[in-house]
Amino acid sequence: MELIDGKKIAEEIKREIARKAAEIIDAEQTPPHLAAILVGNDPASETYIASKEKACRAVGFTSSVYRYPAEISEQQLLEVVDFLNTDEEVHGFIVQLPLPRHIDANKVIERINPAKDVDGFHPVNVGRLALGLPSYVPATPAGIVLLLEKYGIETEGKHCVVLGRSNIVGTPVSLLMSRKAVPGNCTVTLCHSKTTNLAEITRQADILIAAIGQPGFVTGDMVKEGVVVVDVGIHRIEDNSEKGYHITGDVDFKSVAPKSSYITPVPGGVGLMTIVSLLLNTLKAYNREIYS
Ligand SMILES: Nc1nc(=O)c2c([nH]1)NC[C@@H]1CN(c3ccc(C(=O)N[C@@H](CCC(=O)O)C(=O)O)cc3)C=[N+]21
Repeated sequence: MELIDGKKIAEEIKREIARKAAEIIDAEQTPPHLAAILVGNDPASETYIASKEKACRAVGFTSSVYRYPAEISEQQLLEVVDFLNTDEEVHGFIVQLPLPRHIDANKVIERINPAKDVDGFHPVNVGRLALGLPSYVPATPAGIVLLLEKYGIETEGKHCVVLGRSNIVGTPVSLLMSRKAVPGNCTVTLCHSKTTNLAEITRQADILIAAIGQPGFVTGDMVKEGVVVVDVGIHRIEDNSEKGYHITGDVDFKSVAPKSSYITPVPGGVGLMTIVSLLLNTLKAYNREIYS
């Protein structure tokens, strides 16, 4: 069993990004700027936003957070999006999810200029991804593929089983794993809450990507010997520690790790790559690589 070290890979890639940012600054150009819109004060969202800001600072990007109370109207939020769409200082931005229930997240996402949509959530970017055209790839799926690539994990002809069909992870990662590319060329099975005989399918997985949002859902009896396991789940479990909680994934690491050839830990796996992929997308936005 080999642990996939998301922290190490994330640090390596951040050093490369920092070199590129330094070149930009040396040439007396303004560095890439990533903005985030944060509505409400969900503690998990606060944590993610703080780590995005920290990552931007670490590589030499600038960043900003547009904070609004949970009571902001949909119309007001759409106007913030319009402002960032046209603000030339902002190269890319994200709207932190989830949004309060009175706001239609799809409507907000559709309002984002696809050229600044570094989350890759806009229908134009999703459609271009499905067609195999250049697009912003959502950060978590992009991070997963980067990890497989960096570890030289063979994917061609393999059976990749994806658990979860969300727009943010399950659906785009299944597109990436089936496309004609390296990593890619997998036979993909996309499973979800209505799938029958789930364990029968997961036991056929050469590569198992768990993004279902249930702590410890995947157990040792559900995987075959030698499986590559990617755990996308992040759950805060309350405990008696100093922090008051610990982080765990969708995979029961204790029973699954001994049967795996490779496995991503939580924390320290996919989550850190998510942030790095967002930085890479911001650099692409800065360089107008996708939309010129
Ligand atoms: N518009 C939008 N875009 C997102 O990309 C987005 C979002 N909304 N909403 C929430 C999810 C979640 N997300 C994570 C980012 C970093 C870690 C991360 O750094 N995790 C570390 C630390 C975990 C911790 O301490 O909480 C780890 O896994 O090792 C995790 C999860 C981005 N998301």
